[in-house]
Amino acid sequence: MLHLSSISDIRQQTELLRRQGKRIGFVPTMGALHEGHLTLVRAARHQNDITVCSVFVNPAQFNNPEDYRLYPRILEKDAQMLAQEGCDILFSPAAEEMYRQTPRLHFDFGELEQVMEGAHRPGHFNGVATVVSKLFHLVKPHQAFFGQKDLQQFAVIQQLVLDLSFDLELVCYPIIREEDGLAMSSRNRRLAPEQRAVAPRLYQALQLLREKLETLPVPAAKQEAEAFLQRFPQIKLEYLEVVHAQTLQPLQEVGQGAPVALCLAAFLGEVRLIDNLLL
Ligand SMILES: Nc1ncnc2c1ncn2[C@@H]1O[C@H](COP(=O)(O)OP(=O)(O)OP(=O)(O)O)[C@@H](O)[C@H]1O
Ligand SMILES: CC(C)(CO)[C@@H](O)C(=O)[O-]
Ligand code: BAL
Repeated sequence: MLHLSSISDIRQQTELLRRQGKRIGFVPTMGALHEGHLTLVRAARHQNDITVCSVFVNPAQFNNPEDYRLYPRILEKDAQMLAQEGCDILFSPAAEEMYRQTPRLHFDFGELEQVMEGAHRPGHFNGVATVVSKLFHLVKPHQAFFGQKDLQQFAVIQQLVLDLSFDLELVCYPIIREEDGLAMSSRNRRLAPEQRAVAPRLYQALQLLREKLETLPVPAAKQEAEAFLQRFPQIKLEYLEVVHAQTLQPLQEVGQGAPVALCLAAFLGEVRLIDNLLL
């Protein structure tokens, strides 16, 4: 596996590969890789000639400096795992390389970014759109792979690709979970044992909400799921929403043919986790 960290090197490599007619599959990540990421890498490999994975903890998308400082960074282990999976190129630039000056781009994703992650993490999607645009320019992928765990991020990136006419296909993969149901996430590494023990309750709350929506109106079903989570004092729910799975706007009722997503964000101590369930 080729391990590159400079913009000029990745640009040169992908230009060469494109000239050779190779299809490039790309998996952007922030590292501390787990089975969720590796599933995306396998899918990229399966459908392309060359697989590129980036590992970059993007300062521009963190609204909380402590979250950025404490984000797990285990690049050598990541590189080993990627090599084992048959990834061809790892791109892991330093922040100073990616941002030779403070980024000044301003994106407007309208109502898509006014709810959930966008509402609770000011500037987050601007930072995501900035780095993903830069990465797409550098890697020049035919296909780019993302996880459903970041459902709103995927919707924002779909909008970005349309708005900037990126010539690539976006692929969204289902959420990979631990055996007890907890959605895999790099931030799970930061959970203390007692927080890890209670973390599967988040997915259970989404499952309960799904069940309650079969018989109750949205507000009453949400109340039941919120009451369930209140039984666990380590969990501080930030939001629990029933939304349209594409527009991400809150739904007052379900069962009208619209695709539905149940989404939540919660703190366990200082660690903020998200999860969702598509109906
Ligand atoms: N459990 C999972 N199943 C499927 N895809 C996932 C999963 N976790 C992350 N991904 C996807 O992997 C890509 C890289 O995500 P990222 O590196 O932020 O990992 P992460 O585990 O989501 O970390 P965190 O949520 O702690 O930031 C994203 O497209 C994300 O949606
Ligand atoms: C897409 C991404 C790699 C951009 O930094 C990040 O938001 C992520 O890991 O989901
Ligand atoms: N996986 C989403 C990246 C973030 O939380 O910043």
